[in-house]
Amino acid sequence: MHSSNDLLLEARGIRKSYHKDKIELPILRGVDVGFVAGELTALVGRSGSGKSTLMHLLATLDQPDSGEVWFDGNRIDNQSRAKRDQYRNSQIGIIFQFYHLLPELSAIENVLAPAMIRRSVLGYLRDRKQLRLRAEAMLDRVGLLNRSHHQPSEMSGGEMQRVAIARSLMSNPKMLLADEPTGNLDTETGATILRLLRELNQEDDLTIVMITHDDAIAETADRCYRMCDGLLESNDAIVSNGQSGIKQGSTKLATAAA
Ligand SMILES: Nc1ncnc2c1ncn2[C@@H]1O[C@H](COP(=O)(O)OP(=O)(O)OP(=O)(O)O)[C@@H](O)[C@H]1O
Repeated sequence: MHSSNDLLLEARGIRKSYHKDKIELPILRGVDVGFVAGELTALVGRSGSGKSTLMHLLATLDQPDSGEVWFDGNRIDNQSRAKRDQYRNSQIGIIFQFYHLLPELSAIENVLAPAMIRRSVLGYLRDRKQLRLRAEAMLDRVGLLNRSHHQPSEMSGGEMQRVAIARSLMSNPKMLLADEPTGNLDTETGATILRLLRELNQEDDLTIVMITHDDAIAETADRCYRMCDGLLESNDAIVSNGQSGIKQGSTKLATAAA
């Protein structure tokens, strides 16, 4: 069990600008946010407001201009590249709107690919039986074991997203970062993916942060943050699986530090 103060991932005072033609474009202007272990949190905000930028920083795919990222009690943004890679490869799973599957590989090969890349050839050969069993188990977890040998072109969008989810689970991560996981799917298929994410959250104790454009989806989250003008506002009215009202014991985690 987790308490509401049990933050698995935290961003403190995050600032990030992009530069174009010597002009500075401030995107994140001092974001403070904490993600509670065991919760499914939605991140909403208009297009271009910086949601993906924040997620990239949380995943250490990019570095903030200033501010800190903490995971499970350790500061991670200032670690060496190797340490950040290790964090990304072992503690978190990432899924994207457009799945990012390799088109020439089958479902099971896609699930295995990151584990193969991370190992030396010898290491892969040594572990391959175990890895394959794990990949099969993950495909089974998302209900797609019978599609193991299908290529992405032979699968629907929802099936491709499930393969991407299976791939993200390979390293047994504590947390899943999902950037518009239903953004490319029809409502019904999107609902199936959401149910799967909720199942992983509740049954496998996976903490989830999910970017979405869809307020109806955000309302199903335990907690919702809205990105606005480079800052994050918490919306404590949208909590607890769509039941409106202030969640018992919830703390306002996002502060707007300009
Ligand atoms: N590499 C880059 N160089 C310059 N500007 C960038 C770069 N990446 C993103 N931006 C700009 O930063 C802003 C925030 O982008 P970001 O993708 O984080 O927004 P978002 O809220 O996720 O949008 P969407 O909901 O449309 O995906 C946008 O205005 C975008 O054009």
